[in-house]
Amino acid sequence: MRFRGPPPPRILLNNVSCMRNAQTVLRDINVSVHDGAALVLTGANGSGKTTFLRMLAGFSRPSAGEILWNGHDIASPGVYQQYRLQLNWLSLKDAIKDKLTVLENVAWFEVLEGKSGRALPALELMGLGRLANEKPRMLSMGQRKRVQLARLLAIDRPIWLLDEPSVALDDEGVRLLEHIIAEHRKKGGIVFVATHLPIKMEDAMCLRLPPRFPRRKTFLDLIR
Ligand SMILES: Nc1ncnc2c1ncn2[C@@H]1O[C@H](COP(=O)(O)OP(=O)(O)OP(=O)(O)O)[C@@H](O)[C@H]1O
Repeated sequence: MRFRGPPPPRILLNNVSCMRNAQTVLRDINVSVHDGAALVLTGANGSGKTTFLRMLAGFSRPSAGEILWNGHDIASPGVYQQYRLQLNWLSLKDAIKDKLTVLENVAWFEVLEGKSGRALPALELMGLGRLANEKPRMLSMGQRKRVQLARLLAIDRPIWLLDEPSVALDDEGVRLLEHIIAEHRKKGGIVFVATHLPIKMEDAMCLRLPPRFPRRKTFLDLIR
């Protein structure tokens, strides 16, 4: 009689290191991520959080180790084509086009995905329904971030890579962010979040990246 073991992780980082500018930024990272899981990346400025997300997105290659998706190295050409269609990337650059309306700025991503009908409900959930037909110059910083979150919902891919998703959001915006992350995970979605600000996520794994250089005295130490 054969016993089934636990399912293999959806994403596995196996002794991964990453160099930037000829210097090692990330060293020997090992992480297993299953469906429905969340990994929160924290650490000082420059510790490598964005680098970690870029590597998961396939924009930077590990200098050592491997990143496996469903047991396959994401760097393999055939695998990467499929893997990248699983990813939804929210970065500090919002890629909002000034000439399009707020709604078109979400719907445009949806059309690229071959989907339709999700953009307006997503904007409404983010509290931007009444601004849907306005130009983005009408938007505040926090509202622009909400447009990015609406895109996550409209595109609806399983693996979310979120770089500082709560920056500029008010309290209600952060609660909405926490809500959509929780709902996404309930459906089996995976969430990676790089953040300096606390975001409530049940049973999230946390990886605190060490500072890259020995700490030097800063202006704050001098005035204390
Ligand atoms: N394009 C680049 N070329 C070379 N080195 C880079 C590049 N971008 C970032 N780095 C270096 O990689 C290191 C990690 O940067 P990264 O942006 O991943 O840090 P972070 O933890 O996201 O920082 P922050 O909290 O400030 O957003 C930094 O020391 C930075 O100088």
